[in-house]
Amino acid sequence: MDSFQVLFSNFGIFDVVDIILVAILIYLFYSLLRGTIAVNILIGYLFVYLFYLLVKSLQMKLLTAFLNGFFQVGVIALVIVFQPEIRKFLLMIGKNFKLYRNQYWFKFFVRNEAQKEIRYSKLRPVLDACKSMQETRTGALIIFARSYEDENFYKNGEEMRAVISKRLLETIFSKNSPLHDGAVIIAENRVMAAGCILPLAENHELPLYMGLRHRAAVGISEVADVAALVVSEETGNIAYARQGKIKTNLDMSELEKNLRKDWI
Ligand SMILES: Nc1ncnc2c1ncn2[C@@H]1O[C@H](COP(=O)(O)OP(=O)(O)OP(=O)(O)O)[C@@H](O)[C@H]1O
Repeated sequence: MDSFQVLFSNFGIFDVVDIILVAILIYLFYSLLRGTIAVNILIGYLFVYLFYLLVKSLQMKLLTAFLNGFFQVGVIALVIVFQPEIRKFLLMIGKNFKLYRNQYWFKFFVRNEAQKEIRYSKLRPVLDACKSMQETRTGALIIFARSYEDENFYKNGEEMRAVISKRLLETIFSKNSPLHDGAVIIAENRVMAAGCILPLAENHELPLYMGLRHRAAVGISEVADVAALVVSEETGNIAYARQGKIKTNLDMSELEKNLRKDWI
């Protein structure tokens, strides 16, 4: 009982906060890894760590030194292996920061209202193009990014830097166009590129009916701070992916609402 009291005599409110924060961090990281192959790597790593603790407690010096070296390099290896998850994790923190964006003081200090007006004017032709492609069952995948230069995930298509227009988008995605396969990237108020091949989603919980176009939309939204819009060639339905989550069957006003919230 005495040792119990000694142990908890220095235990203060900050220790409680400390434990809660670590628990939240572990939970958030776990929810990012859940359902991905990275979980297997983490479990393997934990087993090796338990083995390390065992040989250390048995005072097996050579093996302890060997495993110690492995863990020192292992931290760097883990950062490399979990690079996409760490990126997603930081994006998630950024997303929560985004909650403050609608508050008056944030807009006053951080957001440029003039830029917002320009972006809003660029949204109209995209929405009109989506409506028309929905009617004609033309498959489309459009990515809305804040910046084109900072990302490498989609810089593999045909660079265009063209003014956004309904007819341009319809032309790109029309079946006879050489650029209709892949995604269009809209950034910096321009159609920056077309025919881009995107990373596919790692999320195994996506319904089976979702093909590659939808998986590419979810995939890019998992790894980059973008919104992805899909017009289904099969059904004409509109889907919208953001931060690894996809909303399906949106009507035009819901699509506009989402884009205004995330992109403008
Ligand atoms: N990695 C990728 N990046 C960008 N676009 C892709 C990628 N993979 C496939 N696509 C696009 O998706 C098209 C194939 O779509 P698929 O039919 O598999 O998807 P879907 O999700 O079922 O969509 P739809 O409802 O339109 O058929 C390809 O022709 C290509 O344009």
